[in-house]
Amino acid sequence: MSKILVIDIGSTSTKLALFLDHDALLRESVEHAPERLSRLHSYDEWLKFHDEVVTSVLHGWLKELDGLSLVVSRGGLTRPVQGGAYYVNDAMLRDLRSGDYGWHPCNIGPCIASSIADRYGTKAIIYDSPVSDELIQLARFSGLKGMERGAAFHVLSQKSAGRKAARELGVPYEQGNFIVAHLGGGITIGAHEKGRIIDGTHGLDEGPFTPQRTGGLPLQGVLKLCFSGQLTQEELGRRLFGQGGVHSYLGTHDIAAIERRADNGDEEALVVLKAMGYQISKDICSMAAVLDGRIHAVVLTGNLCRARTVVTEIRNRVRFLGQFLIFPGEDELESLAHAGLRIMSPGGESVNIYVNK
Ligand SMILES: Nc1ncnc2c1ncn2[C@@H]1O[C@H](COP(=O)(O)OP(=O)(O)OP(=O)(O)O)[C@@H](O)[C@H]1O
Ligand SMILES: CCCC(=O)O
Repeated sequence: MSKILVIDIGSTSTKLALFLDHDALLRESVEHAPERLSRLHSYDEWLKFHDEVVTSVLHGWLKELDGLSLVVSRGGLTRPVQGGAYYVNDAMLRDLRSGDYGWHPCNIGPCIASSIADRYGTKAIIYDSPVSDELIQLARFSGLKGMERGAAFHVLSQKSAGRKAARELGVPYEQGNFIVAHLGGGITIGAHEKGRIIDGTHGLDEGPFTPQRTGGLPLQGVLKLCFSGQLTQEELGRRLFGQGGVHSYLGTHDIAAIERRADNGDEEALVVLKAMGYQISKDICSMAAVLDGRIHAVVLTGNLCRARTVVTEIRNRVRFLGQFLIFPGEDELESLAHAGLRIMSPGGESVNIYVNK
């Protein structure tokens, strides 16, 4: 029997589970208060914060962790890689810590996974990294020579939702075309063609505004902000990626609370939620062009799918595209655990070695 610990550090939460083969024996999801996250600055501060969260959860699981076989973490922002499994090694940890390929709280997960694996005398891996790059050539053009577009998506969540939609429609995922939007603290929207994400909105650089991030912005405004002399690069990064989007308009990324405000007649709260749905809809429609209009379904997933106002706005605007499926929440923990199982099975999936550029 395989005992696999799974770690998924997202932008607003830390999720953990201990799997015995296919089944989750223990599971915990810890939501983080926006005010707490806004006090974290350096990689080490983020690491200390998440390490304490993970340690306190695992403290209650000590007996069950005995005989741990493998630790599987969601990957972080490294150089582009292929899909599938990679060992967490020093080269990967160096790139995640440096932030050379971008900063996201998921950069912390592999580091914590690696130290737990060391403690239990086993290995740590990541699977289907957010920077798994399957983009087609045309998708790589940004419009400025020397600045190439890249992949940074909720790959695990999007592919798992794409597979669920395919099952529901009776189409093999590897033969279908789907537009999949992961709606969470971050939002990414991918064009899935025959099992590959051939284009999509980059989680940090582009796309709709999210509970915490600005998404794409008017360029002239950004230029002015950069050279205003009022903000350091770190402060600007924080404003765009941690305190942007809904947070910048309403001072919080707690969307359930904002929906309650909207339900109680707060017009400002309502219009911000609708505007987020409006922007998501525009990017969903742009992926229809990527797929030449040949789509089996538009699929929504992630915890933000529980926001009725946002989902209604999207449904009304994109339903002309055809089938519209919603899978609230995400299956990232299951996807990681099942990948670990495939790797541990005799003659199973192989694990790649990450190397620096
Ligand atoms: N019941 C709910 N109603 C409305 N919104 C909700 C609900 N539950 C969670 N959310 C919102 O969903 C978002 C978090 O989604 P999710 O847990 O999928 O993201 P995450 O894993 O923290 O971040 P990411 O995966 O983007 O890095 C938050 O903005 C939260 O306010
Ligand atoms: C970087 C991919 C994940 C996210 O956008 O949150």
